[in-house]
Amino acid sequence: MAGKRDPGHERHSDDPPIVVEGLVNRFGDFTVHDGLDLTVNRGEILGVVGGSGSGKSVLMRSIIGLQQPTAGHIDVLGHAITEVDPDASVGVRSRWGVLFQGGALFSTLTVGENVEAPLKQFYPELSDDLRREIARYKVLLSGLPESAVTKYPSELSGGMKKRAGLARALALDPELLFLDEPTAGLDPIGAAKFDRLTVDLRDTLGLTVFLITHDLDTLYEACDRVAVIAEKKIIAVGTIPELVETGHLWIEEYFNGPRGRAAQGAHQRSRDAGTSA
Ligand SMILES: Nc1ncnc2c1ncn2[C@@H]1O[C@H](COP(=O)(O)OP(=O)(O)OP(=O)(O)O)[C@@H](O)[C@H]1O
Repeated sequence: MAGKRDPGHERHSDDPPIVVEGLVNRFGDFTVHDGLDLTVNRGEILGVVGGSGSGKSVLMRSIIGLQQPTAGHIDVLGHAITEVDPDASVGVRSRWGVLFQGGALFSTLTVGENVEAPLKQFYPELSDDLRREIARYKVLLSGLPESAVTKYPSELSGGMKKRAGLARALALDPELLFLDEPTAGLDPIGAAKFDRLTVDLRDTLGLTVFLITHDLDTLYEACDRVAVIAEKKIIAVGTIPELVETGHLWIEEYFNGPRGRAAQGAHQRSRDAGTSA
């Protein structure tokens, strides 16, 4: 698609698509981040975990330019997000999609119209027919039935709302996908399906995924690496075995507590079933 695509758009560059350096976020005298560093590699699904209120969502909002940090540098797809002016950032903003907690769908629009909204904004030159067809394709890609296109958000289950939000996040063929607690509120089967969908979309569309979650199963099933926020910083980033090796108390309790062990056991069983099939 042409339109307002970022002229610097290069899908095959090996540069990390997200680099955060020395991030500081303060609200009054309350400090959320104090010198936070993070690099997200191209093509990976990076899980971001941390206790409630540790600053996961504020980090995501800073990266996508919704939160002006107190200090620090954030580079997304080669653009300095913290310095870019709103007009110049229009192009780079079309290169990521975001699924907010709860889906954040427009309640007065159908699912199809929700997906069409960013297309209208960034590609006003598209014909109505083509825009509708692209939206329909994204709805199907997100695992919803065709009939969902004309439904309103109030007519959808929680899991369907997440998928509709995902379809909207995919509307502009993004390179980066931000997911804020995508499996929260889903039943275990729905959550597992969503995890698989995330991996499939990454594999087929070549996405890089920044995924905030409290869901240990998601970390095991979908994430390549996990970044841990604590003490106002990223205290560790790596595969789950690498994190556990750090010996950090919070990480130890998180992954080796009863829920962590249950998730690890379930992951091992599904791997064993896969290799013996
Ligand atoms: N706009 C704001 N003004 C003041 N404080 C804020 C603002 N946004 C976030 N905070 C505070 O910053 C801290 C981090 O919030 P954030 O939403 O990033 O946490 P989180 O790690 O995503 O938590 P959870 O896992 O519960 O969703 C919280 O204490 C929150 O109250």
